[in-house]
Amino acid sequence: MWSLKVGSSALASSRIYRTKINRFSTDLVYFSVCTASPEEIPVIRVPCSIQNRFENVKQTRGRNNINTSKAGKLLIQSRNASLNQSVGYTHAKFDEPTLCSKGWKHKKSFGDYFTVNNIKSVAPFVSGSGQGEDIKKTVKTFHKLHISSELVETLERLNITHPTTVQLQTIPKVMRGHNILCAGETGSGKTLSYLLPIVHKLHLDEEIYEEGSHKIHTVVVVPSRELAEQVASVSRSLCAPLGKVTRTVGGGQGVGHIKGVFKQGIPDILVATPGALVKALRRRCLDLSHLRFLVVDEADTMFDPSFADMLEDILRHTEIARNPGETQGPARKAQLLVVGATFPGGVGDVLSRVTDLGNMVVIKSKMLHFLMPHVKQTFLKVRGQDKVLELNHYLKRLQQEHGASGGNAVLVFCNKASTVNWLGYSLEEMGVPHARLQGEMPAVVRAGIFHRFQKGTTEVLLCTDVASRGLDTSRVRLVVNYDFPESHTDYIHRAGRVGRAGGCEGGQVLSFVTHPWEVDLVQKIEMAARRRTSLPGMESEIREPKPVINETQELR
Ligand SMILES: Nc1ncnc2c1ncn2[C@@H]1O[C@H](COP(=O)(O)OP(=O)(O)OP(=O)(O)O)[C@@H](O)[C@H]1O
Repeated sequence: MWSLKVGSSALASSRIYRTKINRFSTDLVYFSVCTASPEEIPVIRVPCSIQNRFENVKQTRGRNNINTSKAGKLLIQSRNASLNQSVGYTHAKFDEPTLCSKGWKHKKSFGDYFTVNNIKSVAPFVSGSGQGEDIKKTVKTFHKLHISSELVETLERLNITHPTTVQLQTIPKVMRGHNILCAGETGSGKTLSYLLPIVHKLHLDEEIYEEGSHKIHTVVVVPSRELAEQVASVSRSLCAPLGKVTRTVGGGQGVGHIKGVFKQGIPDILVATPGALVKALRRRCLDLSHLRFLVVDEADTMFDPSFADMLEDILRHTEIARNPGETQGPARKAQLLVVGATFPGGVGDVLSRVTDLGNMVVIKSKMLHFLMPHVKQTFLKVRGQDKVLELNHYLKRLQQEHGASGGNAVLVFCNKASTVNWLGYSLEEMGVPHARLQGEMPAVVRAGIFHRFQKGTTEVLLCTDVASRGLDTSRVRLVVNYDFPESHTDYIHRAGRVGRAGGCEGGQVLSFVTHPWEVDLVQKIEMAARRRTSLPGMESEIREPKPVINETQELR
């Protein structure tokens, strides 16, 4: 191997040397060494093109040296087999994993794809799987959570026998009167985790507290009419055997409708969208002075700027307990339960104005903001004009694989209402039966579409993100991101329509990736999948609430 000693006597006498350096064992590279006079330190000039080549060679070699694929199941399966990654492979801290989506901003990458395989058959939030195992040993059934036997029987009729991990953690805390911030994965059964203890406590305390019986005791605020109907239907099934009444009020139906709902009598549990609830409060149809539970579901949407003012208005009408002690006795105040699968920043700021954040219990799932390990997720780089054909192809394949036996429900997400309409016309021409759901539809048209989809009247639903939050889609087998979601939060919520507790197994997500800005998001998702970390930009979004500093403390 040739070596070069800069400034050595061998070089000192020379004007220009051409020398051969064997930088890498096989690559021979020429470069020039120039000295003005024998005394001066020689300057070595390496052309940029050669420097770049060295770098490329170095990177390629580095990459090839790391064999991320071993025998056994693959976590990442790529079109380029050298980029596959086994389930058993763990990247070292400073390893830079090579991504399948690395070159996806280049037009030559159209047609490329990779899959993040499901490495578990059961969701982590089902008790007894992975992280829930320890808890399951001690608490197994709803009986052990001290839920009344009438409610447990109702659950058993619904085929729900074991609490999920989020239910195991949340129910006892709500029973004890704490204000709760509950962050659990999509589909982990958060609705029951707040409804069960609420209905139980309403039932139990009925005999003790008679006063204020004509006033509302529980309000659940959710961001959409469809979600309000869904939560109300779960509540009705729990309340019916106990003779309690649940009603809903949703936006877009006018004040007359809202007044009509309350003329029938004050329900025990009201499920409302924020707009309708604010209208009801302003028209004095409703009095929250005896409220015992205020639930804010789908917190990320509810604390979003579009709803934040309404939410603050609602919170101003409510006296929230500052600690569990204040939820007891005749002068009791309301318990606040904030629930979601993702949380935006600033939740703490809003809540600190109405309650003592130091006394609020934060329940956070271990796998929050991780890709779901029990759902197969495929990313396909595809030209915009080819997306319809690809979609048609996948729908047909699903039909062939599962036949007419049912359970082929597909949710297709678009970013805009206009895309939903346009795609609908295209699928119509291809003879694909489907339904459409988007926020620009009039309330009357929208009402019932999702419900019919849940019941199985339609197998394919084209929708915007209006269907991505909270809606229970247990029969959905495939989620298609026809347009790639605009944020990781949206990806988590859309993907969360499959792999739900009690839902059909083998759910999959297919995402079409077209534009360069989408590639950035995909690369971060792939990196998180390879490193097995949570999705970036979301880790800090749930902060432990800071204790409120009162004025005297502040002065000191
Ligand atoms: N303990 C349980 N065992 C079996 N199935 C359950 C259990 N708890 C809830 N489920 C079912 O799981 C499904 C999802 O529940 P739910 O809609 O409450 O999830 P979620 O956590 O609120 O989801 P999202 O984040 O999407 O709002 C529902 O069909 C519900 O009936």
